[in-house]
Amino acid sequence: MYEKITPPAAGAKIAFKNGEPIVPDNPIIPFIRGDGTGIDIWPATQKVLDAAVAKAYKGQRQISWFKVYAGDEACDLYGTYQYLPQDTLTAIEEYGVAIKGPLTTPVGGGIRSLNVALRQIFDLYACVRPCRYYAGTPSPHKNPEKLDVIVYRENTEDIYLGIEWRQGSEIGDRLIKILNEELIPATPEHGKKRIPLDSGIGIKPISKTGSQRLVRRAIKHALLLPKNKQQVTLVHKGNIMKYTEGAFRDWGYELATSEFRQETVTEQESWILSNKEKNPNISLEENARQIEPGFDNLTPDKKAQVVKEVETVLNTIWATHGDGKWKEKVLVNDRIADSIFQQIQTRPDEYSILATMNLNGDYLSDAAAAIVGGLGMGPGANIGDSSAIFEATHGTAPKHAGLDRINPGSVILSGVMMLEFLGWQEAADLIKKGLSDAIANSQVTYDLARLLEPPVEPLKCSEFADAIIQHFG
Ligand SMILES: NC(=O)C1=CN([C@@H]2O[C@H](COP(=O)(O)OP(=O)(O)OC[C@H]3O[C@@H](n4cnc5c(N)ncnc54)[C@H](OP(=O)(O)O)[C@@H]3O)[C@@H](O)[C@H]2O)C=CC1
Ligand SMILES: O=C(O)CCC(=O)C(=O)O
Ligand SMILES: [Mg+2]
Repeated sequence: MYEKITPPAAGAKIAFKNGEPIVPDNPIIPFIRGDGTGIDIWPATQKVLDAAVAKAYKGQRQISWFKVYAGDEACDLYGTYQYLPQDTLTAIEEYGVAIKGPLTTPVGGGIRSLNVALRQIFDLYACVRPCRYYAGTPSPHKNPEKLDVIVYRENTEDIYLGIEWRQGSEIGDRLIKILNEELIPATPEHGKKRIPLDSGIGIKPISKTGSQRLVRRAIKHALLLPKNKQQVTLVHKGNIMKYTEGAFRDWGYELATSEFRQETVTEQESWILSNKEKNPNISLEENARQIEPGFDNLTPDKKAQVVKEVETVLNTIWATHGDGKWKEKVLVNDRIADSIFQQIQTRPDEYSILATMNLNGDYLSDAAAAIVGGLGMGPGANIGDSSAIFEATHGTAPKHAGLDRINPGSVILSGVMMLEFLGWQEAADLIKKGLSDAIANSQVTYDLARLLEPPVEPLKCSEFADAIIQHFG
């Protein structure tokens, strides 16, 4: 079955039923060490995970690690250009849950991203990246503890589908010609716009199915959070990209108000309900005026439409959501992407789950990680209905590779997410405690040490792992 690797003799497979993992006490878990700093981070992570599982379950549970290959290490073993061997895909398919270090992607030409390929091959459509603050972590932000968000990033489509043509390529030029001469002129709203002839071309598909399955998972997650964090914000640039990013927003609201009608309230609905609660005799028109800026300047048709929306909301959900009941529901709102970047800095505590398309989520998860201490503190999970791969938000940080200095925190915390996904909460909690206490004790790697005042002598990557284990208690 495998060409160059052998699964561990002991251990059993994790199965999936209705999207949930069924976990034996000795699961076999494939891991990819990763390129660049993967060489430092992975051994540190494995040591911490094993120590936590051993302490929490005293031999009743343990992970059987299965080393699989991708990136540079795979080429060394399998040969030139064998960046993602079939063995690796077979192992992840068979064992369901895997964890990985970062993998290099060249800019401009060369191979396409192996990280993205894994997400697409296994249809890991939700990239879940929590950004929360651990006490004592130095941050460029004044109140980093106020940020506690989870970026829920659509992980399979958008420009990451990689459908693009180089400037000057035969197909690219043909496409531009067809667009300029046939398709754009046939769409009156485009007027005299034309694509410059020396353009590269990329395609940005955003599907209803892809958007809604991501938002569905985000809402289900929100329902498990404490009441004050039960909120999903749809992040988009729909003012500019109306039929892709704007559609993502509309499909998100559509899903929330159909599949989760009893559990959710949209921000606009909350305003309408609250207007009526404050003034039970408020007219539909006055209610519409209060929720729609510039209502009085709208055309009669548009005014009638807003009034109709108010009427529909009151008719359909007043009984179930009115009289303050909406405050117990998951709040679904939306924010334009550029605005959310400043909102997470200026009003961090007003946000919880940020549901995004692929590119926006990529940017936003690095930015949010920076607020709570940097990329060394940014874990993540790629989740599908029949498999999951855990990995940090950051990349291979090549300038730090092999120096035993990089912060392993984000891959260790990705391991914590994996343990929680397996239902091994006791082991996950030990690591969170160990990491919190090490940081609070100023036992940190270079990235955090340089921000601390007064500065402290940094720990090595491997020493930080040891410090976490010592602080298990
Ligand atoms: N999922 C994946 O595997 C990903 C892979 N990549 C790939 O990684 C390669 C390098 O990308 P690059 O743009 O340099 O981005 P990286 O995320 O690899 O690194 C950028 C900077 O972030 C900081 N950083 C990264 N990781 C850590 C960490 N563990 N602890 C502390 N600080 C950290 C370092 O900053 P400083 O030097 O200031 O301390 C580093 O120089 C590219 O090929 C890219 O495609 C990128 C993202 C994700
Ligand atoms: O695959 C890559 O090289 C980059 C991916 C990335 O930036 C991410 O997933 O956040
Ligand atoms: Mg990224």
